[in-house]
Amino acid sequence: MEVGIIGATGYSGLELIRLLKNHPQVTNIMLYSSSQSGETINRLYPHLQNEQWKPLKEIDLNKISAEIDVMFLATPPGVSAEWSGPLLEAGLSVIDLSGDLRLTDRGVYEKWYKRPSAKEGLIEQAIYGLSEWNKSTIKTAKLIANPGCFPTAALLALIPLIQAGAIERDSIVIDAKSGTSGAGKSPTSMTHFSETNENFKIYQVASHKHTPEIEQQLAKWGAQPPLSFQPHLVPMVRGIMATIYAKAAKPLSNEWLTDCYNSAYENAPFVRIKENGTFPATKHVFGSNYCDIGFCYDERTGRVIVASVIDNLMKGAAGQAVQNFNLMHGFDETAGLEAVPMYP
Ligand SMILES: NC(=O)C1=CN([C@@H]2O[C@H](COP(=O)(O)OP(=O)(O)OC[C@H]3O[C@@H](n4cnc5c(N)ncnc54)[C@H](OP(=O)(O)O)[C@@H]3O)[C@@H](O)[C@H]2O)C=CC1
Ligand SMILES: CC(=O)N[C@@H](CCC(=O)OP(=O)(O)O)C(=O)O
Repeated sequence: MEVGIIGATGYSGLELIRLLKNHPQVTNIMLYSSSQSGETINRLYPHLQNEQWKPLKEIDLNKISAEIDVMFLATPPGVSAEWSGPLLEAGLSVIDLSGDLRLTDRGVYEKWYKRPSAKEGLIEQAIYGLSEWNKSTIKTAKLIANPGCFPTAALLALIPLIQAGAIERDSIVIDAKSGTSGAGKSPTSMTHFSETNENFKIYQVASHKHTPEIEQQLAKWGAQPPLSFQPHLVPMVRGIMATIYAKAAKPLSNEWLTDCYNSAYENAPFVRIKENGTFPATKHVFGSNYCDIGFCYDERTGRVIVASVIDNLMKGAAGQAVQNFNLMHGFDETAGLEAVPMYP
């Protein structure tokens, strides 16, 4: 299968290159750039030095449709709103890593992203690509809205509890931390070394765009918005931890929680449930497509505490995009994603 990446020179695009290069069913990868066509990716990024790459191509719809079958869009907000429609009309499947097509209500998108939403009709065609929970619709999809990094960590932890009626549906607090690669390759006053090293910051207080995405998805399982979602920036490059607190709807136990999570994810190759009251750390999933989940019922407060970790560039972006690519095309769900985490 021949695939393309728009945004190949960004952090998620580079991660897609790393994964698709080793994918058994991918025969050709075309790289497109809006700003550096003619350059070669291995000159821009020396870690790819030994690979043979054709020059980055300009984004020309007439040529693209003859070159590839599937396009990954690893681009900032606004790009897939513009390009997904024409790419679909040209007969390609599209996997969009941005947030452009995740929110079904255009007004909600415009409020939280502070920019015009994609055209009516396009969003309706997009399937939300949370691989573990939307498998049957992903399998027949032509257009995937790949979930955000924080929503992936939060939803995988929360859906089993909500589905089982285990928590008060209006009591959810998601306290999340991310490494700096979540902000992409362009340095800013928020992310540059002097600002992040030996520092720990709260940001976008009560206003992060992933809040409505998490609320929209959890509402499908019966949760009641609003919920509290709060991100923080920590001095590491990769990784997300979402620590989640919710009031139990009935007396629970750690054994009950273990059964609940194990049965929800018994057929999920990338979700690993922690045992015996142990908890995950971001290094347990570094460079891999795993989401590790640990939990505890705090009898004293009647709250459930869940910790969910992912690598933001993998399960939070490129890894889940490849998992969805596999599901869409009937490939083994783990194809190209078998690497175990790097440690330490
Ligand atoms: N980083 C992360 O952990 C995650 C990111 N995402 C989402 O994935 C998308 C990409 O993120 P990330 O890789 O971090 O971003 P980066 O900023 O690292 O890279 C984005 C790339 O998009 C390309 N681009 C910029 N403007 C345009 C344009 N107008 N038209 C076409 N291409 C353009 C650029 O490549 P060029 O100049 O060569 O065209 C650039 O390299 C974003 O929407 C992000 O929110 C989702 C989950 C996690
Ligand atoms: C550390 C950091 O800045 N992380 C980014 C991650 C969000 C992201 O990648 O957003 P979409 O996938 O929804 O576009 C942020 O908080 O905005």
